[in-house]
Amino acid sequence: MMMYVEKPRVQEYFTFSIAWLLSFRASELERILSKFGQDTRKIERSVLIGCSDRREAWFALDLSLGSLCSSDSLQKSEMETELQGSFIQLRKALFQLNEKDTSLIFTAQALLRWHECHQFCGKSGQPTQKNVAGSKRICPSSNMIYYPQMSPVVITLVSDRTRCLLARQSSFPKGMYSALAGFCDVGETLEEAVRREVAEEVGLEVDSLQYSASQHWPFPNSSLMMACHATVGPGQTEIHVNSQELETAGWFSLEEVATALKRKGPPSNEQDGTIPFWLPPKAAIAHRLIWEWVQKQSSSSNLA
Ligand SMILES: NC(=O)C1=CN([C@@H]2O[C@H](COP(=O)(O)OP(=O)(O)OC[C@H]3O[C@@H](n4cnc5c(N)ncnc54)[C@H](O)[C@@H]3O)[C@@H](O)[C@H]2O)C=CC1
Ligand SMILES: [Mg+2]
Repeated sequence: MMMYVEKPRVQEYFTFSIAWLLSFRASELERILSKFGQDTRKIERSVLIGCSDRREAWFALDLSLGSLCSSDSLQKSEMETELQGSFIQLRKALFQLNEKDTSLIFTAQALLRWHECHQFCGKSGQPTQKNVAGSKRICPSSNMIYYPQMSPVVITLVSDRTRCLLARQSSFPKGMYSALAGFCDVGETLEEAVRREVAEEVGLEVDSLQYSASQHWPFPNSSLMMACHATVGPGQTEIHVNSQELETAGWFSLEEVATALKRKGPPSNEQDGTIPFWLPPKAAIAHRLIWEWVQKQSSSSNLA
């Protein structure tokens, strides 16, 4: 994936799992595509992801250089030399990117992935065509119009008023804990989805809930994450972890969570080989929920 602009400006280049930030313009992109044996008409597949304060349009392009990551490591290193940058995994890049670049990359990742997976009309089976901006695909045969999709997801930080509940999925990086998340079912409200997900994943009944904020999240596909704080009733704190969904879950004190928030990214192993628990990067809305909880608990314990 590559992002380019009409005038020199920061640009992004990454495959689905790899990120590379660099600067160059469209004509330079054509030269690079040619140099690496790619069809320059590929530029037409780019999608509009935003614009600068000076109203320069920013586009993202999928170079389909997946092979660069595995079999053709020589070409990958040549590309790194040519562009004077280096590849890193997109999820790892979240620890380094600022808010604005994160938002651009998330939009690019989600839009390009959606176009890649919607090449054909579900009604006629014929190829669909992208509009110039990449905001939709049209089937000339059936006249169906397809718009990029987002799945609604709820993410909830449950508290018993003194501790908060954090959980791990087996797919998470080692030692990382987060809030409970889950896709909304068709027909559900946000509130119903929160109550169902909390009950399904840890067997707790939500007493009250409060909306916090939302975020677009491009992994594995486009989701609209809606973040809430929830509390459970007094004495209703016994957790029953659904082992099909979670590896583990537990209650954590303010002190433990505040210490973990200070860790920037995966910490190194303790002397006994264990990894101290750590939390998602700032770019993830889970981080914001946890930070908000720490602020609220700290101010109420200062008042007490
Ligand atoms: N930005 C953030 O701070 C965080 C984001 N997340 C994201 O939240 C999302 C949901 O969390 P999970 O616990 O995995 O969800 P989940 O608890 O609903 O379980 C995932 C399962 O739901 C099913 N499912 C139902 N509808 C689906 C849909 N539209 N797309 C994909 N699977 C669907 C699939 O069987 C899937 O395996 C994930 O994509 C994850 O990346 C999770 C934690 C933190
Ligand atoms: Mg879940």
